[in-house]
Amino acid sequence: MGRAQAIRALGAMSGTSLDGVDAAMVLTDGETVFETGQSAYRAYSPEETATLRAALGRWPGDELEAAARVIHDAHVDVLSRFDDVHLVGFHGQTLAHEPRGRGTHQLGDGAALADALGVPVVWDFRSADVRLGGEGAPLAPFYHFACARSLEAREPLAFLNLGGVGNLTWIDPSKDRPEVDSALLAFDTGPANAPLNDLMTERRGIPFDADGTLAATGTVVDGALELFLDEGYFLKMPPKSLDRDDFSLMLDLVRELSDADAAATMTAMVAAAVMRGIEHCPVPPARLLVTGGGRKNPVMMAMLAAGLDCAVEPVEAVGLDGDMLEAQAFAFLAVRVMRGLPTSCPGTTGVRAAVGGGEVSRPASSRAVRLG
Ligand SMILES: Nc1ncnc2c1ncn2[C@@H]1O[C@H](COP(=O)(O)OP(=O)(O)OP(=O)(O)O)[C@@H](O)[C@H]1O
Ligand SMILES: CC(=O)N[C@H]1[C@@H]2OC[C@@H](O2)[C@@H](O)[C@@H]1O[C@H](C)C(=O)O
Repeated sequence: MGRAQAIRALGAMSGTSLDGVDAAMVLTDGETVFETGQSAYRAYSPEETATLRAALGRWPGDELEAAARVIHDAHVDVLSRFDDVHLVGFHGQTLAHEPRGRGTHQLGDGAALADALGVPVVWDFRSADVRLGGEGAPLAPFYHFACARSLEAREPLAFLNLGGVGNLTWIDPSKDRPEVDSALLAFDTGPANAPLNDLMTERRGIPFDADGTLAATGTVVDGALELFLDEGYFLKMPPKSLDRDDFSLMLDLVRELSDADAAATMTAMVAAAVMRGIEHCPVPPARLLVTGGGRKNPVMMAMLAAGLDCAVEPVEAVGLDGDMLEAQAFAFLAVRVMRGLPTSCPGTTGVRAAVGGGEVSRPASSRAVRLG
């Protein structure tokens, strides 16, 4: 394949922070990223966020219509702003993620979205991986691999996404395909912004600690940090993944602290979880490229830089867009699904063998044409 066969794919991600939908165009054949294009963000209103929050963990359940409507309408709203789209990659909203329990569920109906947009939609990216024994997450690593290749990186490097949850992808860029043995190691590092946001909402009535302003005035309480790091999750060998609220313990550990000390200590917990994660890498990465909202938190970034031996930089340092990388990833993965290429492998999710996850829904109009 090559640029001549490339597809204009549009990816959409509604992340664990429940703040809105990111959407971004990628021109790709599913192996090489030829171009990234237009992007857009559609924030959820406070009422919409509340509706989604109320649905978290409620799957399987029969009271999800209101949340499903929020997901559908917000996606139609933002995705219909784009022209000349060949394919959509639709992640949906994770409501529950228990790969060894009730499974993983992303709210959203790709078939209804395909009908509304008149474009084929790839969706339900995680279930096939879980069915084959994988974690079903993280899935951005194959896109991170393509980005590392296009950067012509020579030494192993890592991408870190600091969203609601943190996830890390270690890459050996000398390998020519992501699914070959030891090209990738990926896993969720631990909680990231989600519990910190919950603290800010609970204590201050604001959605997040903008620029780490509150954390910067507090002191890290070592005892709480040590108790956090005693969690078995950090010793567990990757691949491994988390649900948004798997670390409710974090808030309990700072319950007695002042607002500023609690924010500082939770920010340190996020950074320390990443440091523990990096110890699992086959060799230390030469650089850590940070994506997601946490890269805009200077206190979090400084704590990471102080604790690691490698360069810690936002992905903008290499010309990537840290607000849109995940949306781009699902555009890229959609093209891989259409081409029958894998989207995860033992090194990224622990799945038994490389697997292509994703359901394809074509719009009713094209189904009718084909039937006729
Ligand atoms: N200027 C800033 N200062 C501090 N934190 C910030 C800033 N901007 C964004 N954030 C944090 O980043 C979060 C959003 O991150 P992001 O959009 O990457 O999350 P997400 O995509 O929903 O999560 P996930 O990757 O887990 O699905 C915000 O909720 C906030 O906590
Ligand atoms: C189950 C689920 O939705 N997981 C998300 C979440 O948010 C960050 C982290 O936890 C990561 O595992 C994943 O998202 C990214 C986009 C991924 O799959 O790579």
